Amino acid sequence: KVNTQTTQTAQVKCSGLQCTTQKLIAAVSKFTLKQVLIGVVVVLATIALQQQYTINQKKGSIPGPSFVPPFFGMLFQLIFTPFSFYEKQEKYGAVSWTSILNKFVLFVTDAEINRQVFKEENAKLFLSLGAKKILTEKAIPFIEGAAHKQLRKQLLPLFTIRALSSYLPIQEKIATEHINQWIKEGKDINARNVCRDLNMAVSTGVFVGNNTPVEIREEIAKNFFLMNEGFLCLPIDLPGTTLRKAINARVRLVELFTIIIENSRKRMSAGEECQSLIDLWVEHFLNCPEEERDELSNDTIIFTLLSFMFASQDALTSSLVWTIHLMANHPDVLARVRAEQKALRKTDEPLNLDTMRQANYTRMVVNEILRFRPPAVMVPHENIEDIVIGDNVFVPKGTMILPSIWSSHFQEGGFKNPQNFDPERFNAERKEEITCAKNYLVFGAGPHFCIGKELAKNQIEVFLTKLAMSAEWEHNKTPGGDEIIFGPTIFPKDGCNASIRGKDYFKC
Ligand code: HEM
Repeated sequence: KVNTQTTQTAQVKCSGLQCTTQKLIAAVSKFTLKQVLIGVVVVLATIALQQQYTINQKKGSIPGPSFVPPFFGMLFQLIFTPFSFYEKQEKYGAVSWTSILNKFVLFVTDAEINRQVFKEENAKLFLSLGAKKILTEKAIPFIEGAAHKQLRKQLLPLFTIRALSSYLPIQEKIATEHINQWIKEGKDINARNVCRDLNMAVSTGVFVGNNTPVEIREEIAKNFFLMNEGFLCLPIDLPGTTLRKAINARVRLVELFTIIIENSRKRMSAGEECQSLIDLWVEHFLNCPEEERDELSNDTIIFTLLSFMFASQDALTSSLVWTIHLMANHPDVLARVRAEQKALRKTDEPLNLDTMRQANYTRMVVNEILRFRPPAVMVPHENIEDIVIGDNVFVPKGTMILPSIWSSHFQEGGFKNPQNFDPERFNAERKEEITCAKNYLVFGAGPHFCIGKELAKNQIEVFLTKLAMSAEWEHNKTPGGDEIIFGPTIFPKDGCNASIRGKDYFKC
């Protein structure tokens, strides 16, 4: 009787979640531990069977693994042994299925079908849940349709020959300072660490200008790295979590960019010279006849800049690391880059787009680095409607599709001997950039095609040229260090350790 009274009092006092929890505890406490455990096993087994049933319905006749672990699916294989996961998946054919975190996933290896996915209107870029919370829906990868087209058009003046030429001195100056510093310190370098910092400094320099005080540029870098950590963490937004820290870092970046943009608006209105990508954008806006002018809000500039940083930082760092790695392991190729530079430039005069365009071999090497080690090996998409891809493969709405850039670059029947690092494939005779154009997917395809492609290639070329002509280096291999890992772009597992010394190759 007393027990009944207590329960009734508790029922009156508790409310909402608290009440439900109390009821649950009261209900469970009626059973023995053994009975509870059996209950849990039965519930989990039922969910697993239900998942298996749903997957069987969705996969139809699409080939794929004979067994996928319930709940997590192939998540751990994809994270910890990505390339063996890739190899297994490739063996199933052009389109195969798998499951990750109970999400039905299609893995596409065929270059043509990959292009089709990139171009498919009803398949949207699927970035991490954290990315959307951090960058917000105002970031360009999340914008679609007419608004997206309009924004892409607005961004074109930032990537013209004139614009790219104006970024070159910034790219060259900062890359040179960093390389000189590595040489001066005389210590072995970990390429992944030093290239990450070099690249951040170059990108910030290009976006906000060298005239922005160095402390502010360093604060941008610090907050960007905090923000970057949030992209791949658990999507839990609570005080102290990585995601919350990343969101706070974005808020700080918005404040910093607001000050820089206001400053740029004043300087450009006063007719001062452009010093950065922001200046160019503001100047173009001010020079546009009023009737053709799109609105240019601070928000548009800020969220585009955040997207640029997000899209470029890890990808470019990956390419610079592979530049150090591949050149150390292909001394014949590096020697030809040096010979070409010396023949073309005689002294270490500042680089310009004209001489860079004449440096055919150096550009071929850059293209081959990007083909052989594409930083983003796959770009996840999700279809918002039922679609059909490839040879009549039905893809139910809500499927995650993984177009594999890696597989397209190494596909049989595409590039010749794809497993060889061979810049000559892009020479005037072989022209694989034309004959195998459909396989070259490093910058994606379709409406979200990488807008920073030329800027990125210039950055890799400037880095390769400066490093090749001012230093020599050896790759200090470590056991297993060359294994490729996701981070989320690809890197050698040990980050590539190298011993570097200064050497002026213009004088050799
Ligand atoms: C080696 C360096 C880079 C690689 C490999 C790379 C690769 C890619 C890829 C694969 C995509 C998705 C394309 C698609 O869905 O079709 C993309 C999109 C994008 N990239 Fe890059 N990227 C690089 C550097 C840069 C740089 C330096 C910028 C700076 C401006 C940049 C800005 C963007 C933007 C803004 C998007 C999204 C475009 C949109 O949504 O319309 N990327 N990139």
